[in-house]
Amino acid sequence: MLLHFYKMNGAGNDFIVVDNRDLSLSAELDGDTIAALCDRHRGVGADGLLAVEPAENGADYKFRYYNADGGEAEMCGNGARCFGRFTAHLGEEMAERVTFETIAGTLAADMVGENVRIAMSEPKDLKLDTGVKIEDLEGDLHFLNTGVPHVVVFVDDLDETDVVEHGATIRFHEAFAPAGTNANFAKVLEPGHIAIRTYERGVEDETLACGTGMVASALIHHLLTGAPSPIQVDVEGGDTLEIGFEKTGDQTFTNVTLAGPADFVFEGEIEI
Ligand SMILES: N[C@@H](CCC[C@H](N)C(=O)O)C(=O)O
Repeated sequence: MLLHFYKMNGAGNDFIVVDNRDLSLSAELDGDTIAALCDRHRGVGADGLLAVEPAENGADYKFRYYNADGGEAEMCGNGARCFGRFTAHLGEEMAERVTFETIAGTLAADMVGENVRIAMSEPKDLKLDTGVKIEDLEGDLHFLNTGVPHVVVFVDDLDETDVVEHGATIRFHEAFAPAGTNANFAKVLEPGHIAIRTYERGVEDETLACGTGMVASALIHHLLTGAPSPIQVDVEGGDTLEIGFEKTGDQTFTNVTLAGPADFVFEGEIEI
């Protein structure tokens, strides 16, 4: 069959987007097909695939996200902004806000000029200093699930950090099995402003940006230094995104938001 798709990116994290509101694509979009579509040499090429499906519990849509390896993930922050921008255009008039069900909970996307701001689910499973040590990597490994699992390590020299080697070691470390984890390497530029690089589970490589990783890194930066909301995060793709939050306790958060770009690139058709 011929698949109609859209290509979008959020801060350089790139996605194939398909409209599956009538569920006619569900049988076709198996893990192997998604991995073939995301292949950068033989397919469209992307870090993941987003599918728009009908909501089941009262939101506007259901959000499905698949990593480049074809496996489904609970959430994707940059993908959520692209999903928000895409679905905002599906009605007769452009919507200012859309809501969607993800495995990590129901989220909202607000169109804010050029940017999309996501109201994220409440982070969970925080562990400051997990005690896990990685050879040749200085710095404590902190853990936070911001929809998907993340390790955050603060380093002195982000450019010199071997993100792929250390990232893969952390991603497959037995301490985070069986789900595994994404791995973020962060540097404080000034209080309230950090830069990060991320190794993504399911892509098994460094990506140009990771939204849930930015949120995890910003919240851990706050917990370690007291830097107030909002926190600015620079990513490898060259953008700076903004993370907002409110505290509900010493180590608990609510009203966590992620604001940044979500851009259409092209649309096309491909035989699957
Ligand atoms: N790029 C994403 C995260 C996508 C899911 C992740 N690779 C996982 O499997 O946990 C983001 O922007 O948050």
